[in-house]
Amino acid sequence: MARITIDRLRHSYVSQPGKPEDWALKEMSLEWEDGGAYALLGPSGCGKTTLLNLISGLLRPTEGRILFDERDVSSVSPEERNIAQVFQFPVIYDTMTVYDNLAFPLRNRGVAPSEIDRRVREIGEMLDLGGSLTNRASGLTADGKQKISLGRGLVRSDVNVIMFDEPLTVIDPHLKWVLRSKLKELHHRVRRTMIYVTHDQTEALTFADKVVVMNNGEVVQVGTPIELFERPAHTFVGHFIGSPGMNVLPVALENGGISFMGSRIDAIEAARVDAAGGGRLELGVRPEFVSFAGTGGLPVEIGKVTDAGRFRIVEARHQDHLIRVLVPEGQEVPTGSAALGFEPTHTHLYRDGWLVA
Ligand SMILES: Nc1ncnc2c1ncn2[C@@H]1O[C@H](COP(=O)(O)OP(=O)(O)OP(=O)(O)O)[C@@H](O)[C@H]1O
Repeated sequence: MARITIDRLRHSYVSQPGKPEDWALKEMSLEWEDGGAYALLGPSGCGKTTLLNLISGLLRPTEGRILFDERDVSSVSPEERNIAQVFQFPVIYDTMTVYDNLAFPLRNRGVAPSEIDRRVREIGEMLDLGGSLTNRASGLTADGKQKISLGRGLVRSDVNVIMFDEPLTVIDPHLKWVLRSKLKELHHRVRRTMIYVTHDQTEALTFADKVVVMNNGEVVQVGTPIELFERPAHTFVGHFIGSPGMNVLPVALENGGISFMGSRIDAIEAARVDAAGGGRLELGVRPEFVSFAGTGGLPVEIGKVTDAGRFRIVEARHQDHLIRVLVPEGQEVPTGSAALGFEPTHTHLYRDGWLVA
């Protein structure tokens, strides 16, 4: 296993990149600790596969370096990097038994048969495949096959990192959560460095201790699931993570305070804002931290109310702006006119999309 360092990495598919949009991957530096569980999360086209291919060696970076521990592997072949990859579609040998599929990478490397047997049985048990080791792999369901793909990475002791590229895409929805929890449990048991690539926030947040959120070829935040929820470093993270996402409202510095469409917002101290800083100012507050207030709150008109099980999502409008409020079960939802309050510790200010510290 290895610590992975991404050092001022940039990548372009254009031969002579000039404009910012020529870069599929904008400059980034990251440090992935040995044995950590990471997710790479972002919408389609944000550069996840490009970064994965740079780490696995299928692509050579235009600029910057990738290090496994102290070794610069930027120009090293994929085989030499010792990476196990689990793709969207399981890669297995249908005609072989489950046992032989798991043993294959070890036989290839000339490992002693007794050691192969020990490793295959151990991994088979971990993946709940112990009872089907002698069965043909072709008879397994998609999730069983995907477990073999994963098992083939886990049996090897020389693997630097296991990378998952949208591994649950072909898994039945009702089995997804089973495999998702299994992956998390496996990471706890084996403590290998794992990188999980997905556009699905639930998958990323359940699997990873730390999530790298990407947008437009750029890393917008690296944080624990709680950090991403409580302190989104960019309005994109606020929108993309959470269901529903963070409310983002245009605000201005007026008469020594923060105001939204002329209404003073006390949840943010104006003293935090550099008046000379310029740029577009926005307030971000998650629906979980908006509540109905008495007099003095932000006046709104209550619109649609959606029942979402343990809470309701209330759509409130102030002038043309929609503000979502999450109301826990059992709590009353007003009708008609109401007033909203924002919880100060969870109300953030953004300048040109980025959190003002
Ligand atoms: N081989 C290529 N040649 C030229 N441009 C590419 C190539 N591969 C990717 N790109 C571009 O690089 C950008 C990042 O794409 P990438 O596939 O890395 O994103 P992604 O987040 O993995 O998206 P998806 O989830 O859809 O695969 C996109 O604008 C894409 O069009």
